[in-house]
Amino acid sequence: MLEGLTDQQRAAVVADHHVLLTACPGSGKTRVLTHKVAYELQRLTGKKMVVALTFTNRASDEIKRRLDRMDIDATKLWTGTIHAFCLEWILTPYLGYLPELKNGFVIADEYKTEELLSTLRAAYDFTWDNITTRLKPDGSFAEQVSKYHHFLREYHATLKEQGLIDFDQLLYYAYKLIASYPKIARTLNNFFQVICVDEYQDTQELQYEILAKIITAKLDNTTLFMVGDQDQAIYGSLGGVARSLSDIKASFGNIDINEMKLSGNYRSTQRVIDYYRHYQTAAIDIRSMCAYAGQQGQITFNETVDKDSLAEHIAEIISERITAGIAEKEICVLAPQWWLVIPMGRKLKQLLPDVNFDAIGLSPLIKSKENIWFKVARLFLVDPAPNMYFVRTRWANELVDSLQTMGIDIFDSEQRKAKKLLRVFNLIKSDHTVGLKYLEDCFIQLLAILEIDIESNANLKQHWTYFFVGTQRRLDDPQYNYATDIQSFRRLFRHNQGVVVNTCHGIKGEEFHTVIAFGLLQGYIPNRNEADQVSAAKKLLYVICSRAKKELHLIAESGRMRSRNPMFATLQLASVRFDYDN
Ligand SMILES: Nc1ncnc2c1ncn2[C@@H]1O[C@H](COP(=O)(O)OP(=O)(O)OP(=O)(O)O)[C@@H](O)[C@H]1O
Repeated sequence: MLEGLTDQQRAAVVADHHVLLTACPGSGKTRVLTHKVAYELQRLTGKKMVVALTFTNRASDEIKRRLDRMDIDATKLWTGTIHAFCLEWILTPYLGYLPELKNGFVIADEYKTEELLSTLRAAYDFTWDNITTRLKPDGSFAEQVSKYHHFLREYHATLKEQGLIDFDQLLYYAYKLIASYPKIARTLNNFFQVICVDEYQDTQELQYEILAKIITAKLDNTTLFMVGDQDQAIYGSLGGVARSLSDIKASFGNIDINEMKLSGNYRSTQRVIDYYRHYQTAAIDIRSMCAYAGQQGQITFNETVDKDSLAEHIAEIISERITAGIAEKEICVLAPQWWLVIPMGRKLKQLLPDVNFDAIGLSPLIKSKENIWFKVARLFLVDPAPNMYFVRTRWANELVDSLQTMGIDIFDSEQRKAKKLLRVFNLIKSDHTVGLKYLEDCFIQLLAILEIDIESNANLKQHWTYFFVGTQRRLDDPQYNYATDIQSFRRLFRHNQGVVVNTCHGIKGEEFHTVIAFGLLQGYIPNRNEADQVSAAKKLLYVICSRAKKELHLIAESGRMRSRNPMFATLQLASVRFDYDN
């Protein structure tokens, strides 16, 4: 299992103390983290488990896929985002202790919170104001400008009225529980052999506090393994705090944490590295160790393409790269803001109908992966093909666990529940051709076979309403123009296939042969909320450019306006002197 790792990487994997592993992009931090998980899984004894906290759901899916490929039994692994962790391990099991939530709740996904916030913003005339919805450990607003507090109180009241909580409240309630009831932290500490944290530099204050409670509940029991890179801290505007080693030690009750390093880059050509080093905030030399280190590749910078012909321009680059033999999933189109990305994904799909896309916003299904009906839907929408066997088994296991946390124990106490459940899924058929009708029909059949009475489980019913009402609302929204047929629904779930179209935050930690980044404009990068504008711009450009293995196409399109003024390339990008290929 330790094969294919460098000495430095191997030392980190086998370390049996708390570790903070910091290193440059492409140096193998995620690879080390995956091997660490595999290594610890094989050493587990008793009922202990391994936890791997990732920044995105995509990243945790990738860890699971890599373990599948390494043929590692991952049943004792829990991996997901910190929000999902708090939900599953703290909020759901200890809900009874919180009078605010004990009657059940549904997590509002990003679409829903965005919808609520934009309606309220309009009512308050705050449409363009940057207001944070984060909460501090004591439950007060992290937002420092007091004129926004009334707005935030109304936002919380609206969520409450609809039986919802947002991601910030989820963290806060989890913290409140773990801080008020020490036995929760002790129980989790007993359960977990090691907690691995990817991208530690973007961890929020509340997240550090929650982890600290678990790690310090009983010393020398649960090991902390954090990996990241301070230069890639891009969540400042959303509360991420890239703490130094001494600050991290202090947050964890001054436990001993060893700092370990990796050197070399196994992802990019030296030319790509030399380019993105312009955006480093600490001058660290990075050497490419790839077999293709010396290749020229392509690095372009375009400031002239107009926003109205931008999609055609990007479609052309994609077609050329595919014709040159680059796999679709090795091409990534990204931008700093999700509202730039969603219409781009749609336009590219129209312009290149034969190309597969893995783009955010192409799916009308509610975005909350925590919604139990989302978990059911994906099992109905992905065919039981042999290459999907591991993935579907994992999904079925997750579903069994989620049902259990809702108090529903299927197939009594029998073993191999996931396998039995998959057999039930494979039996169910529907003739409906409209996607949402098809799902509803299948869900009803599933409930009948499993003998689950949805009317007697308020939480299950709440999730159902949220799933169908939310999805229908999006299907009805003319600005999206979603296809409603079942075949289109199925296409949305073709996992991990096609050209990726996403935000820079959504693909953190990933890598692609070709990266095409647009919207690199002053005003979008850096985000207005960032305290240190120069460093925030550099870090975002650093993250974007370091995703590329060989090709980088940077675009600061013309024709976009802000406050009636034309927008121009981000200053830190415009000021770089480089021998571009255009
Ligand atoms: N020892 C190694 N030998 C060969 N390839 C390696 C080695 N270590 C890492 N790689 C490869 O280098 C690439 C980058 O690794 P990885 O994604 O783990 O880097 P990272 O440090 O997490 O990067 P980032 O900070 O940008 O997320 C991957 O394709 C990985 O498989």
